[in-house]
Amino acid sequence: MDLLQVAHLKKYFATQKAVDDISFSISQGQIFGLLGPNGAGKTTLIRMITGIFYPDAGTITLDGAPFDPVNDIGKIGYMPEERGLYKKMKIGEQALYLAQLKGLRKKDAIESLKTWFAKLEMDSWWNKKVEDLSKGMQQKLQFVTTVLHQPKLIILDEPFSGLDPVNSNLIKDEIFNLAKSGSTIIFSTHRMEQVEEICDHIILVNKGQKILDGTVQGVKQEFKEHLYNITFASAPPQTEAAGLFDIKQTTANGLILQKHPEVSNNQVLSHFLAHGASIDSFNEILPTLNDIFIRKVEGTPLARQFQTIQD
Ligand SMILES: Nc1ncnc2c1ncn2[C@@H]1O[C@H](COP(=O)(O)OP(=O)(O)OP(=O)(O)O)[C@@H](O)[C@H]1O
Repeated sequence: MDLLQVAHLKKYFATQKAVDDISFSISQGQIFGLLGPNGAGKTTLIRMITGIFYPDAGTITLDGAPFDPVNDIGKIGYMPEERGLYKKMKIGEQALYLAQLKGLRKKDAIESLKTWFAKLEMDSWWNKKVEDLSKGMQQKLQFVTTVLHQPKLIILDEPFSGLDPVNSNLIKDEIFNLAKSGSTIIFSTHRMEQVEEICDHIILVNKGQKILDGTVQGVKQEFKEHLYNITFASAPPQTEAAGLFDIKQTTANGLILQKHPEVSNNQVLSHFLAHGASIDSFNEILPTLNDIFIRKVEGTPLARQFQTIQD
């Protein structure tokens, strides 16, 4: 079942088509990567999905009904990139206050906070002030206040920025747990290796338009270049490619080759075996999401230029 459907969403500012007819859907329990270069339109899209901006056109369907920015607030947890905590307020009080704003009763909020504080090793923080916390510690607190009310849709903008590897793993595990227990997660970041690790499905947005949509594996398959790494027990055999592949690189104990698309793996392996080679390994080299991102966005100016909008 789709938890969120976005159809033909548009948001135009005076000089910018920030979001220009974007559609996508996200199934319940999915971890969904919203990717794009600076100025692509990601924040504007998120602001419409969270009810901060009204769309100029298009529809948003949340949990099977038209999105209602006022009454659906409890269904969404949003951790924006610019964090918004009150510096002078005590951490426990602040978390409690934010939880109650999202509709939790005080008793339930305290119980849930205690569980989360224990899970993320924050037990001793309750009476400290936000200003006493490091950037990474504030990040953890913000994460807890985002997910505390068990929202159906959790939107995380760069959730790992400022976190050390141990704390990143802690939060990553919790993201997986939340998805496993049925929450749907939108994850926005510029860090492609995290997307490969975490997301099931991605879209890539550029200049307000969606330019890629698919599963991480599907997208990698779509952009594959039929490159393979083959290694041998001894030096690579001196053999011609015989119209089966091109040799792209010779490595210490093998070759990187580009197979002609119609040629099967068996044909390549048989070719080497016929030349007396002893094969150690044969692996396809798929492009990284980083390569794909750069390939799709390359050629567009680094900074989005301002437009004159007629319609
Ligand atoms: N309130 C606004 N008024 C006018 N233009 C805006 C406003 N908000 C965003 N824009 C423009 O809309 C475009 C998309 O901006 P947006 O913040 O959505 O991008 P982004 O993908 O989130 O970028 P980043 O990765 O840098 O955060 C930009 O060209 C920006 O100048």
